[in-house]
Amino acid sequence: MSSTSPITSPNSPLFLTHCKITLPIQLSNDTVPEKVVVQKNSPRGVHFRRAGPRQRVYFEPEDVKACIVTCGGLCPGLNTVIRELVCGLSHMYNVNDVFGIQNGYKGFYSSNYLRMTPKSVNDIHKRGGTVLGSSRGGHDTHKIVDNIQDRGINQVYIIGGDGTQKGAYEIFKEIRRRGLKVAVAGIPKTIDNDIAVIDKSFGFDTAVEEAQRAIDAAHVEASSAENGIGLVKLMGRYSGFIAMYATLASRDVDCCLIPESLFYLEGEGGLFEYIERRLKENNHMVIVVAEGAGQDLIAKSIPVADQLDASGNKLLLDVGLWLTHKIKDHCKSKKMEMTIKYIDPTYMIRAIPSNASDNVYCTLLAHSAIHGAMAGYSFTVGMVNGRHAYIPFHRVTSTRSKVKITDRMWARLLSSTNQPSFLSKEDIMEAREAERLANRLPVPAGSSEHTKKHSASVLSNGEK
Ligand SMILES: Nc1ncnc2c1ncn2[C@@H]1O[C@H](COP(=O)(O)OP(=O)(O)OP(=O)(O)O)[C@@H](O)[C@H]1O
Ligand SMILES: O=P(O)(O)OC[C@H]1O[C@](O)(CO)[C@@H](O)[C@@H]1O
Ligand SMILES: [Mg+2]
Repeated sequence: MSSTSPITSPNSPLFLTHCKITLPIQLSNDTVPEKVVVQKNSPRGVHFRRAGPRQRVYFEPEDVKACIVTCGGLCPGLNTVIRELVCGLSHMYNVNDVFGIQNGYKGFYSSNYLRMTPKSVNDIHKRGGTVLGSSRGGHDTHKIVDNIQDRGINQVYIIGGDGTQKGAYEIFKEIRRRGLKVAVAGIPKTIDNDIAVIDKSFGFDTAVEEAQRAIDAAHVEASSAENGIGLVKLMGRYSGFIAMYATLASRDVDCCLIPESLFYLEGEGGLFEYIERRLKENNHMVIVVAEGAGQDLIAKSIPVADQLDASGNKLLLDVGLWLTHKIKDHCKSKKMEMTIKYIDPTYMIRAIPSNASDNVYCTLLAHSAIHGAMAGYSFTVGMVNGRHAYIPFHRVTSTRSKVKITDRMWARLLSSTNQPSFLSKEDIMEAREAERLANRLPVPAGSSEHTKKHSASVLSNGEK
């Protein structure tokens, strides 16, 4: 355990002189609120510890033995985070014992650890994928912690999505149970952007940008044909953030379908009716569909048993292909001439290197993770309302972030595409009520629930 004395000056923040670099100290009682928009008189809500260098550093640099692992699907920016962890540990804290775990969690107990130096990672941020390799499945908490213990590792940096963070939490609990002095730092990664609490996961911006190329191609194909339809499938297993943001960014999209918003094909207000109208008005249209959308509809028309991947995630049926056939069949039945081009850029949008803004984000996340681990904390790091924070594992693993179809972002999308909402008034009320209950918000004044409650309390007061 060590502490370093700060150099202070009256008009500047505290500074800490670790090793080679002078770092402004983060005051340990600074917090970041989970919610910045709150209702009058509502509770103060959850606050997280603000990330940054600490005045007291728990580990002596020469005692640190760190390791880095990447798990789950690929995402732009993985190599940037790896690079900045290795370089940041060395340049900021003079830590030089850093190892890479190969091919995800199973690499802790089934592969050799790779020694990593600033020189060996110098150029990796220019490449997509992960130089360490990744995998699904293979999380064996006991075997992993046995290996951490046997090899004397005392800082574990774990980069991955919601499943990976659950795994990190299990490792942390086992480490705590054994009383080991090991810091576990989770760095959330997933282009689906479905990790709870944090503003955005790294690689998301890059993925949305790359998706534009597929949408542009779909638009060119569609607008160059008579009654042309361009259909683009984007990633998003449970959450349609990529599809929503790619649609909003493009402005060429006429309809965006996501898992959170159930849709239907036939009848009034259905997708087919909208397609017919749009083709009549504009002679072409572009549809963006998130891979997790419409799975209930496909299951009804193609009954197949659920299949799971090695991590237990449900394998999805190809909504893009299914929708292409359904639209073709419908137009044929209506004797409508049309051309449909289906573009599936799924792996192209996640296999590329991160763009400039994601590169900066990855660097800052890696630095925040290093400062927290050096201070002896275990956490998931992330940006919360624009500030980096150390978030307890259970906060990010207990729920998943989803597009709120009653919120203003989805309303903006609907107004931008002019597509049907596929929702009745009752559906909207139900979704709002579910959201209110989930967030334990008061019944809004003027709502029928509020009026009912209010008159009930007036009545009971009157009876007294
Ligand atoms: N509940 C859990 N407990 C322990 N380990 C888990 C759990 N869920 C998943 N894991 C492990 O985490 C790793 C990654 O999980 P998964 O394949 O679900 O990807 P992910 O981290 O969610 O990333 P993404 O969904 O963005 O691709 C796997 O090795 C898996 O075994
Ligand atoms: O084919 P893989 O590698 O299992 O990854 C596919 C999944 O990974 C993700 O990108 C992230 O969870 C999903 O959108 C997608 O369903
Ligand atoms: Mg996941």
